[in-house]
Amino acid sequence: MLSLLVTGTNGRMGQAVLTAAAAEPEVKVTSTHHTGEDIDAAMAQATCAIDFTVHGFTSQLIESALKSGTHLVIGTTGHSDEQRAEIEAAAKQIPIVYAPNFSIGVNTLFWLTRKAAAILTQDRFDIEVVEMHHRHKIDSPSGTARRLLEILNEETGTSYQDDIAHGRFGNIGPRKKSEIGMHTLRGGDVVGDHTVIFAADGERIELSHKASSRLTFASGAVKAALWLQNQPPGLYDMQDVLGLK
Ligand SMILES: NC(=O)C1=CN([C@@H]2O[C@H](COP(=O)(O)OP(=O)(O)OC[C@H]3O[C@@H](n4cnc5c(N)ncnc54)[C@H](OP(=O)(O)O)[C@@H]3O)[C@@H](O)[C@H]2O)C=CC1
Ligand SMILES: O=C(O)C1=N[C@H](C(=O)O)C[C@H](O)C1
Repeated sequence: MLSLLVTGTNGRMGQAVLTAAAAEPEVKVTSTHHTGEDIDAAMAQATCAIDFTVHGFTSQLIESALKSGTHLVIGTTGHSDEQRAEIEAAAKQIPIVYAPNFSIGVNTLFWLTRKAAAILTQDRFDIEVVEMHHRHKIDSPSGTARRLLEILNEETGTSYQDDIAHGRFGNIGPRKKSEIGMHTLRGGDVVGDHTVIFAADGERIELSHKASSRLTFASGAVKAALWLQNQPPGLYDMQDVLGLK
């Protein structure tokens, strides 16, 4: 039986994780954590913590997990480079799954995007990424879109800092060949849509994923927590959990 700490249980994802954990006979939620509470006692009761909160809480989460050796599944997005480095450093001591998206569909989209980018080279195909989420989302681009861009950067030899065009406005001139466009839409109750567009003269390919339930992400996170039980310290993502690498 895996004992689980779930953080942010008043939130959209925290609620979904409680539902997903209740459906898994091998998992028991032994503690929860809410904004402003001390986390150490809750952490000490759990073999693994699942966190979908805010990026500003991640340092505290890690500090506490290192004290008790608790495994971490981090789904929170919007981290700075410094915060990402903290996660990487902690993974030298405890096993961590850190993933911007826990759905099987999106992780397949990651795989397909890499393959498509390798085939549809940037000298012929212009690449654009579009994401849409509900009106409450606080980070942009989404963690999933950022990962898609990183995959595209890796496959096309471009850089996240220098080659991503975040939206376009005004007399910007023609599109640069090395540019990858990133467009963020926000509105209503959209759970999470991501599309990668490869556009050439005379043809266009669009790879799209649309999530319609947060349980998709939550069930993936619980699966990741179970998978972590048998892993040594290290930094893993959902493609490791799903065997997609
Ligand atoms: N990786 C993935 O597959 C997915 C990732 N996400 C990410 O998960 C995160 C949460 O999304 P969502 O559930 O929609 O957000 P919500 O705003 O609905 O919930 C966030 C929760 O975080 C907790 N929280 C807020 N501030 C703090 C703080 N300072 N310290 C501790 N806890 C805090 C609160 O929980 P409480 O009220 O209980 O204190 C709050 O309810 C986002 O970063 C989002 O991008 C979302 C979906 C899928
Ligand atoms: O905030 C959300 O809701 C979501 N966030 C994740 C992200 O930033 O990629 C994943 C999902 O699309 C929903």
